[in-house]
Amino acid sequence: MTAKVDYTSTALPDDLGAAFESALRRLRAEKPPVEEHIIGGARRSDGIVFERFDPCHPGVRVSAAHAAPVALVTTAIEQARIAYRAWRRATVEERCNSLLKAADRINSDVAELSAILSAETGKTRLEAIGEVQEAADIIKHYTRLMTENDGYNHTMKQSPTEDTYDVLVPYGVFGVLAPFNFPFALATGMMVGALVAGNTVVCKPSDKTPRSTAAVAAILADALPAGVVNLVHGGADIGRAIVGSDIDGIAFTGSAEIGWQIVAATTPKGLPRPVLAEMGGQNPAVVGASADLDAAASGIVRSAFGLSGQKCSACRRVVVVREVADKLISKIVEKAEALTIGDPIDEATFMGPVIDDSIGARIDEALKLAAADGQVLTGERLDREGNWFSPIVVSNLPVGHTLTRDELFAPFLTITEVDTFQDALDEANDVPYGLSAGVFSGDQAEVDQFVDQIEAGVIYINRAAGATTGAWPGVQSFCGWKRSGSAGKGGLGHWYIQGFMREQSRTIAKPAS
Ligand SMILES: NC(=O)c1ccc[n+]([C@@H]2O[C@H](COP(=O)([O-])OP(=O)(O)OC[C@H]3O[C@@H](n4cnc5c(N)ncnc54)[C@H](O)[C@@H]3O)[C@@H](O)[C@H]2O)c1
Ligand SMILES: N[C@@H](CCC=O)C(=O)O
Repeated sequence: MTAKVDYTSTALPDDLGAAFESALRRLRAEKPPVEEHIIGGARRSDGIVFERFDPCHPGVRVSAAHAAPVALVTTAIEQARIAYRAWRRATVEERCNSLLKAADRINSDVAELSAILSAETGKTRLEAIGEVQEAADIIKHYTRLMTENDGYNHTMKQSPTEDTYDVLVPYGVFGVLAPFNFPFALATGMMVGALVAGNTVVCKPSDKTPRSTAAVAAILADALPAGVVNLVHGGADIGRAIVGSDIDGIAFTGSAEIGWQIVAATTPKGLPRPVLAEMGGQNPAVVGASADLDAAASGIVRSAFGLSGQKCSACRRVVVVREVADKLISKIVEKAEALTIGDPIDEATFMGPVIDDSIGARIDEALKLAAADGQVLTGERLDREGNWFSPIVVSNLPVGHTLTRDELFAPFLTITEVDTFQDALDEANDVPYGLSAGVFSGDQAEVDQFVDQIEAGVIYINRAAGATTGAWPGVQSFCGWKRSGSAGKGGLGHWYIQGFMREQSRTIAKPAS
């Protein structure tokens, strides 16, 4: 049994740290396997090979996979449909027992799995181990919900002549499109949400992180009957082929730009289908005059720069009342400058590089824009091979500036000063996104005002461990409002798995006596 690490942890047990380091060293030294597709229980190697390099050491190849020909999507969906016939009839207990075996496998292999994640993404050991353990907890949480709710089979009001049952039943085959930043836990969450409900899946990893998502897909595929979990590697073309097929539902986690295109797409027959899309955010921390500024600065810096700002929940904007702005800014800058930037192999590292050149180039442009239109208080590109930045903090941008409105997905924090707490809430809400938000205030009336008015699905009050980040399965739910989510219910929470099922009312007339 491995000690539990979550996204608020600040230290690891020594043995786990040592096991992670040795696994990461070994992975970097070895030639990585070429990841295969999993179709109907068989491994297949159709398509040319693409490679991925360690963001910390751009010369080191850490993964490779076959990019599927588009036709393989049709085969994968066919196999998933065949497997669906039996999987939907498996009892809730059978489904949950098989899934829980996968959770045990994940828990018994934390060091190796987190090293794979770290090598592909540049995640620190705490973030990588936390993500692997989150995946195991997701499985436990969703299976518990399914069991406690008796498979969502509800007896309705009975009458002398009829019995009626209101049941939730699976849709069929779900396409699962995973992002690069939490390629293990979020692929797990979407797949297990679909599977526990009785659907089968065709999963496509991000082509930035094929190995991490393949690792969990293989564990699930091996624990479940052949064809229940299918995996097809590739880029946007494979994602588009899944969306353009007659698949019965889609679970997507990624950017709002792509997610809303997928929500708008219908099947080739013109039919709608469920699209559970969880997307980006432009998450604010609101700071009032009576706030504990040390706690606020800690929570903000942790959430803004953890995983180099590449979390959907990252704190991207501070909105602070002018009265305490100078004091807060100097604390944020001091804490940001004290963060250790480096390789996850070093225990002290808080923040690594960003994943690739595309995000690196975006940050270079944003830094130029910030210097032209506002003031860069701290942060710059570092002179190292790859895409390394020190934490960037920017102030004095005009109200409504694009850098305060659009998700950059980077270690980049803006600070906006306002006159009153109400102004702070108005500014916090003045974005098209509504994922996470935090408040720091010693005044209960302000906290109540924040809770009443803030437009976000995940909110935190006076949380020094993370102003906007760190949701955990069964502890927080994770629902995006506005452009951040399409389903009105989020992963990790109480109402998520119902999204993978549709309702049927079954009335059975009693024989006349
Ligand atoms: N709300 C959440 O729970 C959550 C969690 C993690 C990440 N995110 C968001 O994800 C984004 C970062 O991830 P990303 O860069 O991998 O996202 P992305 O949108 O670029 O890609 C997500 C997935 O969609 C695929 N894809 C790309 N174009 C497609 C298309 N046209 N049709 C179908 N599939 C397509 C990708 O290959 C990948 O598998 C950020 O915006 C972040 O905020 C949201
Ligand atoms: N669950 C993570 C965010 C995942 C998105 O990228 C958190 O709450 O910080």
